[in-house]
Amino acid sequence: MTPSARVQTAIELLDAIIAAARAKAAPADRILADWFRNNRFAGSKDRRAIRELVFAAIRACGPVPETGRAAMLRLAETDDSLVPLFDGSNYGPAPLGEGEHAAEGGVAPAWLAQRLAAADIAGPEAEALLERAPLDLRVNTLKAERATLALPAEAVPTDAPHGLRLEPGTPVEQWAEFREGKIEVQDTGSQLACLAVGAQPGETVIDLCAGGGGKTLALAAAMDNLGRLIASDTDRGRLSRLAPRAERAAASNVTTVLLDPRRELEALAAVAGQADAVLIDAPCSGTGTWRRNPEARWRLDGKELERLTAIQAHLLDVAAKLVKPGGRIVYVTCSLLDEEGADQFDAFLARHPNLAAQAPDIPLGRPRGKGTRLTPFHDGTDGFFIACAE
Ligand SMILES: C[S@@+](CC[C@H](N)C(=O)[O-])C[C@H]1O[C@@H](n2cnc3c(N)ncnc32)[C@H](O)[C@@H]1O
Repeated sequence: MTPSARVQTAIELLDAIIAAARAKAAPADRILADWFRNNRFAGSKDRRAIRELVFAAIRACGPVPETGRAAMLRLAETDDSLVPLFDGSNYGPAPLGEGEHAAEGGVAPAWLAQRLAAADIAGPEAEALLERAPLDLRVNTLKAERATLALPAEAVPTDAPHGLRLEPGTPVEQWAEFREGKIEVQDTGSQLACLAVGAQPGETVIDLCAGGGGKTLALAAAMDNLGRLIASDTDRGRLSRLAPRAERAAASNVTTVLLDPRRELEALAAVAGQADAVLIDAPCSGTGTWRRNPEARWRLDGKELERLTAIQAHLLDVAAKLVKPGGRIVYVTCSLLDEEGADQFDAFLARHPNLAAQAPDIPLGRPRGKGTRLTPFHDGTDGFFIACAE
């Protein structure tokens, strides 16, 4: 494909991504994957270039752009090499029109940028939310040790006890060490959220919102497979991905439990009041993960945020019923908004005067309310709020 044709293809894909964001339909990654599958004439270099153009254009636009072309024009304002490619050539974009407008830039739609600023995420802290994320690994201590594991590419130890950092795009999924379950792809912030649980061999630990089990596997390793680890979620599809991952990682003390929304305690009745620790990796707006999902900021609205904060409050109250007296509740969101973090946790403690906050014992982050906050700018991790109560 010519460079102009790649730009035009990226514009058309952006049109599809914008429409899907408005309709809360397929995510950008899926739209790209479908297009690549159906257009085999695009070679691997074309695919890489188109993907980079699409994601750079998404990052460049704060609010949802009107069209893919307006988004690309916004990107062209910061990348001079794109301007001559609007040349009207075969398969390329039409030449620039007189007074044609580029989409609006910025970190996020205005309402959301304001909410972030209210949580002290502004200026460089806000801009760093859209940088390219590194590729972090967790060495699975059930199968390997960071100090002795040899990998095909240079990896730098991170502040997480078993963490390694690689260049973004390193094809780790093709490595034998990945297939053998010696390494997992996991952001350092996520690894530290698991560390905050302080899971010990022999304990009963509940990973209440386990999803596909990213954190469950880290907890199983911390427990050295000893004790009970319950991984629950309301999403059958996500939870079903856990078993093969656990097998690959040799995590053998995990039991999965499918929950009904609002009736979570029914399925977990057998362990109510018995857990040494409950991790709530709550569903959230994901404002801390825009480095990986920049288009998520086009999908969020006030109503969705309200829905999420209500679920978070509910799950915190569920956890309070699962934990045994003196047990630990660890609340985690990959959001930097206080309504999902510090304020949510304060409200929980006010509803449960028998519980007290404990500062999470992790090597990165800064205090935020009664918890700790990690940010891409300050900590080089995804954005997280992590708080513990006992
Ligand atoms: C942030 S994701 C979890 C990611 C996962 N812990 C990991 O590390 O891969 C939040 C999860 O909460 C789940 N969830 C939503 N509502 C829930 C509920 N009422 N009870 C339990 N899980 C719920 C979602 O299905 C989603 O998988």
